Formats: sequence, structure tokens, C-alpha cells
Amino acid sequence: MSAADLAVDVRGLDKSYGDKHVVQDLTIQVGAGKITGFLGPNGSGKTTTLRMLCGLLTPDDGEGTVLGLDFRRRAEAVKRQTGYMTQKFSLYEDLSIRENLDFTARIYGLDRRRKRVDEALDRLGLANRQKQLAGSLSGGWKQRLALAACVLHEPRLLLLDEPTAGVDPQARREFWDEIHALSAEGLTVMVSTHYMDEAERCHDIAYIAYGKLMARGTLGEVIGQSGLTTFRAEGPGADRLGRELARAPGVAMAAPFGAALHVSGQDRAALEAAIAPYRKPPLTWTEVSPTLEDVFIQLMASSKDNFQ
Ligand SMILES: Nc1ncnc2c1ncn2[C@@H]1O[C@H](COP(=O)(O)OP(=O)(O)OP(=O)(O)O)[C@@H](O)[C@H]1O
Repeated sequence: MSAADLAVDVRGLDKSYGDKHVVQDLTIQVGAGKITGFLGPNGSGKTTTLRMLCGLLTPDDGEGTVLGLDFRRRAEAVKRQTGYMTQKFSLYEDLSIRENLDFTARIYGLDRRRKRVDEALDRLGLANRQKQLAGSLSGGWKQRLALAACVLHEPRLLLLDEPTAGVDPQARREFWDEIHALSAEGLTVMVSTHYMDEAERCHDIAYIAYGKLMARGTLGEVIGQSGLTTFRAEGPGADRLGRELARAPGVAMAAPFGAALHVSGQDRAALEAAIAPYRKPPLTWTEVSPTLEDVFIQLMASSKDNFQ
């Protein structure tokens, strides 16, 4: 990828809070117009990383460009071209949808205010409800309003911090359709999430644990890089074997998936030896492609061993 195709091209990003080293020597590139999902355990530094990249937080160290600008020296310029949707709903609950958008447009000092607000209302299907108070909206509609507010100033970079936590599946799907539509128009999106289905909707994934970038690439690449072999057991009691198998050498992870069990490990021979005693009727075993969740659980377990 050439430099012009990169919205983010940053090396050696670092941040500590007191003696807590929350982002450690992180190097990352993000393609322009791509949707990149940031995943990882709670408190692993995703929000801190995203906020440093878009100029909202000053890093202790690191160099490179965001939107073609030196992200440290030109942090203000990067920030002006970024839309940031925080984890917590931060609009006014006692203002209507339209009033919230109009207020946001005033804060940004935007021109063509009425036109921008009308367009945002139409685009996110909020026009019919524009007079409704934000506080009376369901979680899904609140998130749409928040999204409308953070793209009013036509940013080139959109930063979404767990945008659909607690939102129902239908509203989440509609929200993601909108994210894809924005990305198709050229907007670069970085989104943190704990939902595997959302990770699978991203063009690229970045997995961060304990301040370090542990995996990077498309869904297929991240699964491929894991080097995991996964077997799926089905049959009576399969799901209840997990605890026993999890302790066996060669098993990195054994987790129920409905009535079935997924057992994964990086050493195929050791894994096969571990499941051998159970590889008989009434259980049936098949080798399957590891899911993203299998990979992340394994990454989380191995990073815990490395850093704690
Ligand atoms: N302003 C701050 N002062 C001190 N510690 C902080 C501050 N902001 C974040 N931290 C700590 O830095 C670590 C990383 O936090 P961060 O919010 O980046 O994690 P995260 O991966 O986004 O987590 P989550 O998935 O829970 O949102 C956490 O241990 C957090 O407590």
C-alpha cells in the first residue's frame, strides 16, 4: 500500500498513566476508506490508542502520519477532520433530535447549518422523529443520532468507541449498514467493539491486549496467522467436556458452542493426543476452521501469560 492509500501510518506509539504502561510501542497502518475493528480485553488500551491517533490525547512517544499529517505536530488539524463517537451517549437528552444536531453544528461553527442538519436527518432516517426528545429515544435511535452528530462536519476519519453496546441486533445491523455506506464514500472508520459479528463486518481487524498489538489483518489473515487447529465435538454431553479438556496438555481452549464443543490448540499432534480418549461414539469429531472467537480467546490467554 502506498503512503497515499494510508489514513494512518504510525510507529512506536506509547502511553503511560503513572506506572501503568497502557500502550506499548504500537505500530499500525490503516488503509484510507477502510473499516478497522479494534478488539481486545477490557482495559487493554483500545480507547487510548484511538484517542491518540486522532489528536484527542497526547502520546508519550510515537511518530507518523494520520490523514497525511504529522499526527503529533498537527494534532489540532487531525482532530478537526475526525468524528468521535464516545462510549457514553453525550448529547442533550432534553433537546429534540433536530435541536441536538443544530446545536452540534453551531459548536463546530459550521456553515450551511440548516442544510447539513436536514441532510443528516434524512440520511440516518431521523427526519420523521426530528422533534422527539433525545432522552425518549431507544438505544438504537440514540446511537444513530450520535452518529449523525459526529459526521455533520464531514470528517475524513471516524472514530467509534463501542458504538452499539446494548443495542438490539436489528438496530445494530442498520447502524453497520450506515458505517459501510460512509466507508464507501471514502471515510476511514476505526471502531472498537467486543462483538465478534461486528469484527467480522470490518474490512480489517486489530487485536490489542495489554497495550500491545497482537494481531492485524483481514478476518482470514488473523485466523490464518493464529496457527490454531480446531476440532468440534458433537453428541450427548459434548458441551460438558470443556472443563476436563481445557486442562489437558496441547489444549489452548475448550469452549462450548451451543450443544457442541470447540477444542483448539497450536500443536496439532498434542491436540489430537488430548482429544484421543474422547474420540469415540457417541461423540463425533470434525476438524473445523477456527472462529474469530476461538482465535481471540487463545490470543487473550497467551498474552496474559506473556504480560502478567
Ligand atoms: N485518564 C486516565 N488515567 C489513568 N488511567 C487511565 C486513564 N485512561 C485510561 N486509563 C487506564 O488505561 C488502561 C487502558 O484503558 P482503555 O480505556 O484504553 O482500554 P480499552 O481497551 O478501551 O478498554 P474497554 O474495552 O474496557 O473500553 C486501563 O487500565 C485504564 O484504567
